[in-house]
Amino acid sequence: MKLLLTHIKELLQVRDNAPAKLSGAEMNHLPTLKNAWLLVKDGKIFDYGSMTKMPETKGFKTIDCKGKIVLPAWCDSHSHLVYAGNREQEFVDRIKGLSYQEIAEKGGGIVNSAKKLQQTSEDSLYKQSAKRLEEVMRLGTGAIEIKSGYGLTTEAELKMLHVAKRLAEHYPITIKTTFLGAHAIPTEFKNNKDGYLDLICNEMLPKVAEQQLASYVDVFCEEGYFSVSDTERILSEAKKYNLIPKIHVNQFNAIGGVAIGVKYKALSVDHLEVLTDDDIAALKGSETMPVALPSCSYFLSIPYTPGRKIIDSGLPLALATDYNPGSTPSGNMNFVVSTACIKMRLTPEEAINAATINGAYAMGLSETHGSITKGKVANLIVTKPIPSYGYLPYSFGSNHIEMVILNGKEIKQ
Ligand SMILES: N=CN[C@@H](CCC(=O)O)C(=O)O
Ligand SMILES: [Zn+2]
Repeated sequence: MKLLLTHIKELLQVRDNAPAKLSGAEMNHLPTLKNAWLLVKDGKIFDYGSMTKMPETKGFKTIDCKGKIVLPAWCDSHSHLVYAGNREQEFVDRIKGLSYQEIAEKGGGIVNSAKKLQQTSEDSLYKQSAKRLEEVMRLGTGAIEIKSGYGLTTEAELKMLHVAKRLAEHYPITIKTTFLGAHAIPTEFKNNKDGYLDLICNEMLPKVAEQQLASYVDVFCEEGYFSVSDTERILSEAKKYNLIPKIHVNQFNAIGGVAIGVKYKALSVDHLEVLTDDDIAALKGSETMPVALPSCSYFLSIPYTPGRKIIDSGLPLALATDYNPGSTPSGNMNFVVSTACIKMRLTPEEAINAATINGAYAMGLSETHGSITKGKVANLIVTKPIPSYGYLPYSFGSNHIEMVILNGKEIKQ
């Protein structure tokens, strides 16, 4: 399909030579082109320019974008979109006063989702997950990372990753997969955490690698889950299989996981709701992307990642959803961008950069996603007529998307 988008009120994130990531003050700059056109060919961004100099085109379907803004589709670098059932009951328990940790101690939480997923067939898991994937595509997400971690047995972890792979084959959205066997200690290993670590290292990791089911490895490095030394053991074992770390750290406690992530050259360290000056120092000069998940803070009523402080320290920042049944039952990147502005004091420019270019970086997709650059994948959001791009985060909770184009194909709204 060949497309010509004309009369675009403002084309956002236009970069002839896109950087891999943006840090510190660079994040406040969002290059745009007003009154623009954009050509899409063979699923890629072919060319773009100002309406004052329109190219001669034949055989392109024209889409009039008068009054509308066009931007690269969102890059959601942290999700647990493949899961079974839901955890509505725990939601009510939290409303009644129990904390996320208290629910987990009662046998709820991640192990509860794992129990459900183990009893769910691969086909049913696929159908449940496909429904969520279709929804996030309609909401403008063009690339997404999906983790395992609700299986907690070799069979169920592989089942999750197979489902993610099937989704990747079937849908035009780009999907990157992460092995998160170390998400929680399964009930059977309650008093034998080392036994579970042995299972991860000796059985799960080799199978995931052999079947090429993941690019990344993740660990929930947190009190009551996996310690810094557990994390180190898994990351060093995963390195043998070229699995790059993207880890859950500092959600509730700062226990030194950020420095370990940096030491093992993690592509990203995610959550960071509790962040110390030592953590910031560890990130400085590294290639590791800090990732904030504001919808999780919103849903659990926990602190927001100090995004303002991270950027003001000269570091980069990416934004992602954390879509999962326990802490963030939402995959809406538009809400994430709004919440980052409203609660973390990011400017609209910083939030859009964090959810596009920097999100792409946190999935190893800098070369192909995250900006309007010739040759990149044609993943685009076309808004309804709106006054300005700042209106997107400002007018939170409303859907301003008129059309989503992924791989050059229009996604049904
Ligand atoms: N914190 C660890 N993992 C998920 C939540 C898991 C769950 O509660 O099911 C997260 O990123 O928030
Ligand atoms: Zn997560």
